[in-house]
Amino acid sequence: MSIVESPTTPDAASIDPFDLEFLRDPLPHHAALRDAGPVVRLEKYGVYAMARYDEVHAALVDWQSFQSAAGVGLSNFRHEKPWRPPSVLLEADPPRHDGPRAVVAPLLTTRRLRDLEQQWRADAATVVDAVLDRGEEFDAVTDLAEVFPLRVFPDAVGIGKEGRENLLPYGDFAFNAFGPPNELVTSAAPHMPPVTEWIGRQCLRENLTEDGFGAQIWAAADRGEISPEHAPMIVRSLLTAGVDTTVTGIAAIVHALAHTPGAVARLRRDRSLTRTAFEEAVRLTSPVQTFFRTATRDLQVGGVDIADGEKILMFLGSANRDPRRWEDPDTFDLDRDPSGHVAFGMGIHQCVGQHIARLEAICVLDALLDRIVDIEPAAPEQRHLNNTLVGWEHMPVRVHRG
Ligand code: HEM
Ligand SMILES: C=Cc1ccc(C(=O)O)cc1
Repeated sequence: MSIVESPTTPDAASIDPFDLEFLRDPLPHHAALRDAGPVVRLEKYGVYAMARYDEVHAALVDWQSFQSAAGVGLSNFRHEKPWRPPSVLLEADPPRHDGPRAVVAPLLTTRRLRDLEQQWRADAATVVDAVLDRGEEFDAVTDLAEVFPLRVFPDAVGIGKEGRENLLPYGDFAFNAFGPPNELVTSAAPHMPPVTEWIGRQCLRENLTEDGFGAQIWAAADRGEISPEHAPMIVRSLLTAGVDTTVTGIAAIVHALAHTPGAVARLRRDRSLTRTAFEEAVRLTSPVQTFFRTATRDLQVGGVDIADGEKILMFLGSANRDPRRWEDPDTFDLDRDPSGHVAFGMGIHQCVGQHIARLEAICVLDALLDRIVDIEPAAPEQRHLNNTLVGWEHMPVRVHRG
């Protein structure tokens, strides 16, 4: 069976989405992939790339044809051993996925987070005050975006106080591990055993406080809603997905405000826009840029044949800037309706922690809007490179207190 190649610009098929130069500045490569066709076969890895909104959205909502259980990274669990036991959420399809999802989703709804909101708003005020007390210039990443999630989220899960410095490196490695074993993986791997061991210990019932998300997951096991061996796995999911992503989520809204003159003033005049501002920020800078799926049967997408078992790379970040779906896609536009973006995925695996992410970002954003009248870049920013996530190492900004 010949694989009919989609009409592709000569360079699109040779794109390496895990090359450090690509990761440093993905936008031109996304445009080349989108323009090359609805599906492009990437020669280096022998996988299919979908960079347009329509194809990414269609794959996300069709878990029967595009499965997660063979892994959502480059590694194909049908033939390869995963680096860690597969997630019972992210790397599972129905029916295996159903129980864990039904347990964790109700814990993380906006209604359930209301009790957290008051505390998180106070924490955000404390963190922002401490930053601004040191002056009008600061690093939005190391002084703010990395500080707030680590202050509020581990306590919400209910893990111990010791060793929390392992959370960011663990998440960074896990997101790198969705890609090929490039230097981002091989340079970190030797340091991971004690980190992975620490993460595993935090998921055990005896190491969790009785009032956090972790304890509530174990209580669901006591009620027979999930098997006991799945309880620590679900806690592990929260610790893997819930930190590095929100750091970029917060950094993304600060970045958008600093690079959009008038945005702070607009939001100070109309606080009802803060939720839209966060959604638009993660549309523009999708913290999770890519995920794979595996074809469960011989498929044809956009005229391209994809055989059963083949890996498909969905470019979420590119789909969120596809001019076929978004007008003036590269602009942060508070008058846009960003709903439908795929920064949190779509369908049965859509981010179960999105309300946590949203609440964290809104708390920080409101604390800033209460205290500043403007923000601007203070020096060039520095990207953080990861096979799956976008983010920054440093983002120097200058604020005006009014
Ligand atoms: C800005 C922050 C975040 C972004 C951009 C993000 C993005 C995503 C995306 C794209 C997916 C879909 C994965 C797929 O379709 O294969 C997902 C799933 C998931 N996220 Fe998030 N996430 C964020 C924050 C969080 C937080 C704070 C938590 C934990 C409280 C979390 C926990 C999860 C879990 C457990 C899944 C798997 C859900 C399932 O497979 O049913 N995420 N996230
Ligand atoms: C969106 C990222 C993500 C990473 C890991 C997991 C998991 O370990 O279940 C879930 C979501």
